[in-house]
Amino acid sequence: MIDFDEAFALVVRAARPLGTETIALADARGRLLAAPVVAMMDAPPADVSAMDGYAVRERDLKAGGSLRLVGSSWPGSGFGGAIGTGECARIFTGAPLPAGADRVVIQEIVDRADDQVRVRGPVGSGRHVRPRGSDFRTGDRLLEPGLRLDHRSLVAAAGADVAEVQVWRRPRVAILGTGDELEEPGQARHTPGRIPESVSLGVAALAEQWGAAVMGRRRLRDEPDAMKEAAETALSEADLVVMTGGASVGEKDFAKPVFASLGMEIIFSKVAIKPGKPVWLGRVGDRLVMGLPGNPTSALVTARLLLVPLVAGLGGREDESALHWRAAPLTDALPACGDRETFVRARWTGERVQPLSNQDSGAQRALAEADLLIRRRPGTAALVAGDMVDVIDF
Ligand SMILES: Nc1nc2c(c(=O)[nH]1)N[C@H]1C(S)=C(S)[C@@H](COP(=O)(O)OP(=O)(O)OC[C@H]3O[C@@H](n4cnc5c(N)ncnc54)[C@H](O)[C@@H]3O)O[C@H]1N2
Ligand code: MOO
Repeated sequence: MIDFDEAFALVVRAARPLGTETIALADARGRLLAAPVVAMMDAPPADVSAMDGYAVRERDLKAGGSLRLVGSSWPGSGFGGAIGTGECARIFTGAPLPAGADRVVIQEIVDRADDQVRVRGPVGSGRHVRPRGSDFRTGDRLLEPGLRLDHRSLVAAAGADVAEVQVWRRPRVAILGTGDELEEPGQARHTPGRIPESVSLGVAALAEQWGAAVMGRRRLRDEPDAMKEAAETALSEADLVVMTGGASVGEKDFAKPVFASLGMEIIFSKVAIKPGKPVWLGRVGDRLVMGLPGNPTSALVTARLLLVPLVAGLGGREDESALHWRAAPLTDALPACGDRETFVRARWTGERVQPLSNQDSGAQRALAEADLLIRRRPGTAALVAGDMVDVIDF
């Protein structure tokens, strides 16, 4: 049995990025940039007004008296002419500053009668002009590779007149949940001996959160022929197949034998961690297969620690981004750690990390509360309240 660090290293090695694709910016939310976004135009494209008012010449204001209105500048059309001595033009926010003008006076401090405009109050120091290229210039690198496109960066890219972006391909993930006892949530209570299939929903959500395109979740009976058929289909359509349950040594634990019959080469099988010891990883041709234990807490802990780095790496994310450990103080004591590296489910109180009382690997209710995992190295001594531990977001 290998330890956690070895398993993580094998995951990182297997997690080669799948490649890149060019997609429409409108479809790019949440995607990871593989190439920089470079501005295709200046913003703003000309000196423009930042306010609604009148475009004037600074010198004329100093001279005092009224100005003659000679035209209007609108966003999109502008004012074809130029402003001479003693003249001004109506202007609106975003409209190009007419030639000859060098500032804008806001309309609130102006009295106007027909074509005569008189500036009433003090104009202040602001020119109310956004110079051409003051936001960015053609050719500026606005977004760097590795950035995940969100509501803010999408505006920057669109504002740079960019229609398409080069992003990392999302790993396609198929999830197979095995077990004769499993039923679709909402159906289990109607049949004796059945329980809801809960794990695949969490695995799918976590994989999607880390950039996967989940191709589907399928529930399978513990029946090798049907499992083999489902495994073949999953391998044909997904980059990564995740199989939950049937990972252990029970007489109906068929997960590995089914993929072995399809030519799987095992990368690792069993890791000295608690919970989640039966987790495994294999390869069938250029496809990867990860087996997660069926116990719901074990499945989600192993998904967070080993599936997330795999999905992240296949999708072009940096190795370190998936497991970002940080130190936090404990609210309570913890016993000495046994010989398996242990990941204690815990919650953040706002100031400290509190281990949950239910550490059963079959727990589901406690998962809703466990927003952190505490990492305990094998053989480490008992801890008291206030001691620092390494934690990760769960
Ligand atoms: N003799 C041994 N028995 C077990 C060992 C062992 O080393 N020797 N390992 C234990 C550990 S650790 C774990 S974890 C479990 C994992 O076993 P499997 O991966 O084979 O999981 P199953 O037996 O299929 O299921 C375990 C448990 O979880 C429930 N389950 C399974 N899938 C789901 C699902 N998709 N949604 C909700 N619940 C699910 C299932 O009903 C079982 O109760 O094995 C130990 N045994
Ligand atoms: O390690 Mo198992 O994952 O105890 O439930």
